[in-house]
Amino acid sequence: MHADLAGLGRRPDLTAELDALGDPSLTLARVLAQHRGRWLVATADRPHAAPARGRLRETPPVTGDWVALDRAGAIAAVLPRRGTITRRAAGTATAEQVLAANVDLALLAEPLPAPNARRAERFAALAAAGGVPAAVVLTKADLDEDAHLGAARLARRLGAVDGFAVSAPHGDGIAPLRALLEPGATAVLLGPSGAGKSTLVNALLGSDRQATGAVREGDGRGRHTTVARELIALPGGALVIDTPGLREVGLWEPASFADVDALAADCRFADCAHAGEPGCAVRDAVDDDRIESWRKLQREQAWIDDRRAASREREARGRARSRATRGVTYKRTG
Ligand SMILES: Nc1nc2c(ncn2[C@@H]2O[C@H](COP(=O)(O)OP(=O)(O)OP(=O)(O)O)[C@@H](O)[C@H]2O)c(=O)[nH]1
Ligand SMILES: [Zn+2]
Repeated sequence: MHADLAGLGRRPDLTAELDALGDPSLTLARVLAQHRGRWLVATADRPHAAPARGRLRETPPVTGDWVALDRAGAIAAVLPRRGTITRRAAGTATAEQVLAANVDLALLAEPLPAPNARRAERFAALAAAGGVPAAVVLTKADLDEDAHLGAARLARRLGAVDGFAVSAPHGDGIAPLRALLEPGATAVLLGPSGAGKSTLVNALLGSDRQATGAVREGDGRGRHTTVARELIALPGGALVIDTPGLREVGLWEPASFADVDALAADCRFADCAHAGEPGCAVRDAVDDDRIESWRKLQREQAWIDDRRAASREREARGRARSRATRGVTYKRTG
């Protein structure tokens, strides 16, 4: 990792991409937050609020992006992303909005004593669609005696890498979660309002509150704006994204593709992927981007269906096992 950018997270080798832009004066930076058409970017110097060049209007930088800054300190290019969290706006042609980029792990936060498994499943599917593995974090563990069991069970159901139960004010469960957050890794918190995400971030920060500080920046006209950091550096070297944009209700609402579904009834093949099959009724009538969004939703839905089937199978196996055990008992007593 580039020494100048230590503490900004593990980053892929972007030298080739930076060189390909053909301007040796460009420097690498990471986006810490977005705020009203400006981006808080961290460079070798202290963070500053940067504008983005006009050509980036179509694909604006987001929190977690690696970007190239020009000599004036403006964002000239967004470098290729790995691991994204993307929201689909229902029913629109420009259906997608990337909310966080270069994410290594999604923390699915649900509050005890009544975590919403279906909501967690939607968030897990969003993460999976962006190539991001997920871990379950049940918060407010002090409100449920079986917290750890519940976390393990939900993690299994969602195919998550791990399940934790944490009680932030008491510090319970924080250490094992910290151990999962490898130095240089970027995690994102996904969960409903009130789940205790901010409280959890503070617990992970411990006494090292400096990293959460808002940054005051002049905008050149004497006015000062305060930009809260959304990409937060933790003491162990991991980073965590806790953005307001990710909290909005509707993040997990499936998009409607009524138009695609109606046209698809006329495709020659019932399982047409609208990717160039003969007799496709969708491909010529619908925008490519929209078909791609439709495809992504299919992938998400397939992922959820797989998980449901796997969990039903596990339950059935469990029932069969307990029947078998009972059978043995009957034989003995009978
Ligand atoms: N009992 C208990 N309460 C908690 C715990 N963690 C957070 N809370 C409470 O839950 C409420 C919501 O916590 P926040 O951290 O603001 O939740 P959030 O997910 O950041 O919510 P938004 O900012 O609305 O997205 C607060 O009143 C916290 O004090 C916990 O471990 N146990
Ligand atoms: Zn088709």
